[in-house]
Amino acid sequence: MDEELESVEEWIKKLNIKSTKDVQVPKILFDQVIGQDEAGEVVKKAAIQKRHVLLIGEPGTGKSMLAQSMVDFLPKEELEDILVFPNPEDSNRPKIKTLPAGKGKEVVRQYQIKAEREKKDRSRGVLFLIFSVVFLGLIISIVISNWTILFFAIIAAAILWMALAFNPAMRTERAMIPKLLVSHTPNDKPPFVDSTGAHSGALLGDVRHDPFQSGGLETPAHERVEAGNIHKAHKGVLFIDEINLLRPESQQALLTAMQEKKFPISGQSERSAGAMVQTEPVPCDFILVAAGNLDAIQGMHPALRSRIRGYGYEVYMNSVMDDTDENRRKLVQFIAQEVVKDKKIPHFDTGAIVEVIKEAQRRSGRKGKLTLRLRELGGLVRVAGDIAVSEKADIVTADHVIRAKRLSKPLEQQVADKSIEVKKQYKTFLTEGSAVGTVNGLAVVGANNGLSDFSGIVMPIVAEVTPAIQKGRGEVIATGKLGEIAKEAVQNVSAVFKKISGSSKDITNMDVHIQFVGTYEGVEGDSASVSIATAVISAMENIPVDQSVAMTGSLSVRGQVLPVGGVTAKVEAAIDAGLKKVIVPASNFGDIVLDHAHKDRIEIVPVTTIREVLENALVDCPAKTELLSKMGGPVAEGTKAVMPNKKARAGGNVA
Ligand SMILES: Nc1ncnc2c1ncn2[C@@H]1O[C@H](COP(=O)(O)OP(=O)(O)OP(=O)(O)O)[C@@H](O)[C@H]1O
Repeated sequence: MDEELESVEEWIKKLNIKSTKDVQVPKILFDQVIGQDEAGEVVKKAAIQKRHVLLIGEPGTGKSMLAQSMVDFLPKEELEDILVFPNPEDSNRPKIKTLPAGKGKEVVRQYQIKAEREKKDRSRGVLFLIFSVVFLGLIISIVISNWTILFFAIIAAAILWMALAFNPAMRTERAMIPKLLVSHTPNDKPPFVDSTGAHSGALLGDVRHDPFQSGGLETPAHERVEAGNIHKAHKGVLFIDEINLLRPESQQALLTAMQEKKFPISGQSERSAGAMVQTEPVPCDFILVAAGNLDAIQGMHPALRSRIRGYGYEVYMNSVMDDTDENRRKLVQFIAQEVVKDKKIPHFDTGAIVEVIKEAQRRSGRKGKLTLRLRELGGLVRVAGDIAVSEKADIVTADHVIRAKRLSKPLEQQVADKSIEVKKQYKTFLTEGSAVGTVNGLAVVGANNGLSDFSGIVMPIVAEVTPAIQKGRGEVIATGKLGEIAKEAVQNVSAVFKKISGSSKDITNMDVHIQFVGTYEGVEGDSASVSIATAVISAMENIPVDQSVAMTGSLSVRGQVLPVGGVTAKVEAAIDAGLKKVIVPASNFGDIVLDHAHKDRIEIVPVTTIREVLENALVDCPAKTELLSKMGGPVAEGTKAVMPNKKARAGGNVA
């Protein structure tokens, strides 16, 4: 951490609070969104101007919160109820009517009252007719003294009753009642409809199947019409996360709906009786807020994207914010919000707040930053709260948060822990002694699964140099399911070891084999290039590598060590594996924020060149001295300048 940055423990004292109970939670959702000031401004503007928005960013950074908060800024327009009526001329083309909010229910009620009245009148008429037939039969029977007439009259009355009661023509009053598709009360806020993951029927509306279809038992077409989310969002906001997962036809239909501001409802399943029905166009004047991560743009229908670009805004969400007083205060507000929202967990005391802020520093993965992956941080808050509840504590303390961090390890970390146990048991990697061509590399898992708190893992890399199969055409062969970037990294690293060993060895007559041991998940990225170079140089020069050392770092073709991601997780993995020293790129040194369980347990060596890596990783011997002197004498000037003092090296950057 930067010297000028105050420790969180010192900082919290100035805040003058005892717990998150003393923190005011803003009433408006918009003010609860933390760290997304630019996105917030754009979204507000879009709401006022009724523009569509594309929110791109990492998961759990507040996209849906921002979309939801837009309804508070939408211009006060009359909300509308939408009704669907039967069409006497064409029963498969129901009619659509809009009415001011609240009026829809009234109209339906009026139709229902009318239908009930008509039904009563009809029942009375039928009863009168039946009674008359029976009465007439009785009179005639008495007059002619023949009771058979009465018997026939009763039978005739029964047939008449059945014919009238079940005659579809007599049930028309029910069939005339309109259906309320979308309803509001006059004081309702504009609607916010989350249509994430909805299939096309739920998004665009549908007409249900009718098993009877005819013969008097069928349900009238208009009664089977169901509003889609685009219609429910009329005069409000329609939010679709992971928009790229929506089928292209649905995206096309969505685009039409946005252009026309109305969209007819028809049966979505071709084989259903609902497919015969199509309503008149149904109003759907909504603001679309589409969201997703960067990949979402690729999966978006180009015309839909262009519509948003042309009639709206595109925003990239922040995934970290600066570690400043103001932003720390916002995080305290966030914890208070999460506690209030959860309703079951107690408030956090200042010690617990400190731990959460430190975790936000750690998860940012960068020096002087705080993470904005707040859904995941909220998860930590809830787990800590649950631990406190299970222990009947009336406040969450630092101890609860520390235990929650251990409990809420991501799956990837749990798998990594298990695999380290196995690797250690079978000695897939060593933690002491020395070995030629063998390096403890470090990698992260989980980064591709959208997790912010990557999990580290020790990734042993071994190298062997053999005479070339084709003389004069030595090859570099790397195995371990390498991704594209990892393959390129191997090529780039070749330049470094060719240069270092080239003058003493005829590299064209050697095949260099590089193996990533036990990497069944595959290797992505170039953060192993420093480890590859060390393993190969050790193998070429026959100089053993200290096995208590782990390393990570990307390497330029000129031998400079460049920064990598997930450095905290990697250092933690080295500590958990029982290693003594970890070599990291100097530019990443400030990013390392170790938690309580890892504090002061390893020597962290920041480096800027491959020469320094070798200096720290290779076992002292005459061959090493010769190699280093060949590489350019003492440590370079720039390196000395960034090397932190001994104390920092031993403890790492502990928050
Ligand atoms: N910027 C933020 N400010 C405050 N709370 C946040 C923020 N971002 C996320 N959260 C918390 O995380 C929860 C989920 O956030 P939200 O659904 O808005 O994320 P998202 O970006 O839409 O994620 P996804 O793309 O995965 O759906 C919120 O309910 C809130 O508790």
